[in-house]
Amino acid sequence: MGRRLPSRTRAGAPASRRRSPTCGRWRRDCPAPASTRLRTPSSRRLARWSGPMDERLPLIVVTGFLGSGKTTLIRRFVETPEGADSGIVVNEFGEAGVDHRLLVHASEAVELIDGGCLCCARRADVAKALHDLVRMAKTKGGFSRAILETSGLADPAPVIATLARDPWLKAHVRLASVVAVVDAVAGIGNLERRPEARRQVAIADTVVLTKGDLRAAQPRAALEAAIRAVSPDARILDSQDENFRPRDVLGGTESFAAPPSPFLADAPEHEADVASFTLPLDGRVDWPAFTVWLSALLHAHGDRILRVKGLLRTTSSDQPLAIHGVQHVMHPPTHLSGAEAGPSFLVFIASGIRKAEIERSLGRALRHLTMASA
Ligand SMILES: Nc1nc2c(ncn2[C@@H]2O[C@H](COP(=O)(O)OP(=O)(O)OP(=O)(O)O)[C@@H](O)[C@H]2O)c(=O)[nH]1
Repeated sequence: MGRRLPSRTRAGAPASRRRSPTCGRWRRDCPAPASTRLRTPSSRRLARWSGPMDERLPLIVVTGFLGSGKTTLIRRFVETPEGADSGIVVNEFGEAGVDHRLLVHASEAVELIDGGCLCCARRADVAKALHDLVRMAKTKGGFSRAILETSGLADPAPVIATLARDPWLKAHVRLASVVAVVDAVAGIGNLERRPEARRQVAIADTVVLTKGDLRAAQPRAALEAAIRAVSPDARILDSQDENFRPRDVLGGTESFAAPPSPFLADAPEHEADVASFTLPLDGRVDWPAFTVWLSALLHAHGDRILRVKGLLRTTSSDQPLAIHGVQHVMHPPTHLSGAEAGPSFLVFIASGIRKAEIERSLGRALRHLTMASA
């Protein structure tokens, strides 16, 4: 005879009234399959009785609007011992990728798909990158999960559909979770104005709030109300909470079930005028003067500049800097090791503002900046 089940699972309450030990939600709402719900030795035996364990590679899709904090969240997870065994696929809308350079420190397997929108143009590339990761996971035995970071403008629904349509992937990859990252500063505006942002939240089973530490952050109640209007059932966690552990959302122990949302019925939409362009920069840039220019630019045109990022060699440091601007906010730069950086550039993702305008503004500013040779 097997051991008695622990008292929690023998309790008289109906199954739907018990909390899931996996995600803390009421069991009725827990999307995890039976095999992952009960994690005691005796329950594992029960899981074996009810069928074979699912040995497919768990896939966690991380979505969220431009600059919301997807890479930061993934990096925070893969830098922990429990997240180190993750393979990562990053898709960037911009012409030149930055995120993968920030992730290579933390994970040995990072694949970049750049220069396009994931849901429209690069689905075949995503499938191929996932094929590669599964093969790597099998041959090297290295990964416990795959994490796919979509571009900030992507609709994740077609990616999920791609998984379901590819028989090989279906046999080897299990969609564990779709995590939408929502920025506490720009999130409500994005949900109001950007159909992509609504669809990202609508399909997610988990929403992670970021940037609650910034002075310009919206109150949590207002953020939750905006999210609940799109996705009434999603689990909402705050990355700034003391108890927040990235493994609870990126660990891959759950099993995805699309939450009901009226917004999922819409066809994918894109603003026709969202464009990405790259400005290469020569030499070393006077850092204080550059920050004045970029802050002023974002202050004046943050509504139209959805995202700016790049790599800069500056007069202030031997280490190149990764630059991050999100709408009106210029975030502190991150230091990179010189080997990873390559030449300096800025990538803009903008709506209704042209490359020539930024180039002219930068050119005017650079005439007043101190440029030294590299
Ligand atoms: N203060 C603060 N900054 C954050 C937080 N999360 C992310 N950031 C900053 O926000 C900026 C953008 O973060 P990323 O992680 O690159 O955002 P992303 O969603 O990957 O960006 P894209 O891939 O371009 O869409 C970076 O400067 C981060 O350091 C947070 O919780 N608090």
